[in-house]
Amino acid sequence: MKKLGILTSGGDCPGVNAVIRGAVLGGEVVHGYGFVGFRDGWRGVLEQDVVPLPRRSVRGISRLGGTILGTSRTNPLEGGGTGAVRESLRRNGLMGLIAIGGEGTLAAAKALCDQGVNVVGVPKTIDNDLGATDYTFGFDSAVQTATEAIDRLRTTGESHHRCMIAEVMGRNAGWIALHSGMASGAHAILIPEHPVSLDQISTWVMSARDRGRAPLVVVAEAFAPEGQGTPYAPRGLDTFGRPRLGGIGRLLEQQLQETTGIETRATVLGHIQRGGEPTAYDRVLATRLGLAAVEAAANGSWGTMVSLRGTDIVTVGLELALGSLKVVSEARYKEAAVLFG
Ligand SMILES: Nc1ncnc2c1ncn2[C@@H]1O[C@H](COP(=O)(O)OP(=O)(O)OP(=O)(O)O)[C@@H](O)[C@H]1O
Ligand SMILES: O=P(O)(O)OC[C@H]1O[C@](O)(CO)[C@@H](O)[C@@H]1O
Ligand SMILES: [Mg+2]
Repeated sequence: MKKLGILTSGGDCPGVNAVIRGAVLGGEVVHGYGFVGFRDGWRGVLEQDVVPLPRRSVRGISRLGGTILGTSRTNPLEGGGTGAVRESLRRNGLMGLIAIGGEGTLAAAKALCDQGVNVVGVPKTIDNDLGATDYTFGFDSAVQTATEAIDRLRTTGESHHRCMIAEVMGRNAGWIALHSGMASGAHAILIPEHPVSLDQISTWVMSARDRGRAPLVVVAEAFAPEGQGTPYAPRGLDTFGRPRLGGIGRLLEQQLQETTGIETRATVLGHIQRGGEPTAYDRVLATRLGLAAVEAAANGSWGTMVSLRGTDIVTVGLELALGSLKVVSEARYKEAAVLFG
């Protein structure tokens, strides 16, 4: 029986389990393939920490948050590198790997492919910032969670006549802020792609208050006010040397309260946006990506990634996904900005 390995790497996100189920069911039903899962991403591949993935093991998992396989940020090019990955595939009798991850995982997958290891990628991130795919699964779930939270901030804000600030995730892209802010009718949406001054934000807040509204501001974690340059990251670096974003909401809380005189409260939504059940949209998208990843493997299309183009699932070279971050365009920002203030 032909066999494939599956791993999930980098930060988790709602919908990962639906990809796993789609791949296992599609592989078995269409091709008669068997599957194994590697625990905790590339660590499981390097250390041959393997679990069998028969059809019964994926029963009912599409609605579950997180990943049943666990995840890590282990670099497969270190600690044994390509040789250890090859040996792991050989020992387990695998024709190749399906790697579910973000840009780091897919960069590692590309490097391995360049050295002759068979990998197909599935793009994953709540941030929706990967190139070569219209949407990533997990994004819709994160936006839904953020929107529900912001709706709640709005009712308490209105009762107390306060300005409420919701800080959302997204790394260097403003997608979650743009969509959750638009969905919840925010009076200002602040994203890293479009710096604005504190004066401008205060004007929007006061204009909303003057119309009798409780002002609502949605800010992306990497937003930096005009002229400030780098995002606010007072919590230092993560284990890979990247700034740990988060905290701009609280900074704006103080500043806006001072400039507008309106009592202001900030809430940082944090990892709540990444946890929990995927939305129906994400379950469908993730399942289709899982099915398509198996088809790519069956066709021998190694070194590719499955992606959403319009309403179709297509296969693109991994290098296309890694070229550049997909950020919010000026046109999308301007469209939303009509509603500010
Ligand atoms: N350019 C690269 N080349 C090879 N390996 C990489 C590269 N970038 C990251 N990696 C490895 O892949 C792992 C996963 O990357 P990362 O931590 O960025 O998660 P991700 O898959 O991008 O998901 P996310 O960033 O959305 O949480 C990293 O911990 C690192 O070991
Ligand atoms: O889980 P960690 O390592 O704190 O990472 C948080 C980051 O990961 C993401 O949730 C997904 O990339 C970002 O939105 C956020 O900046
Ligand atoms: Mg990453």
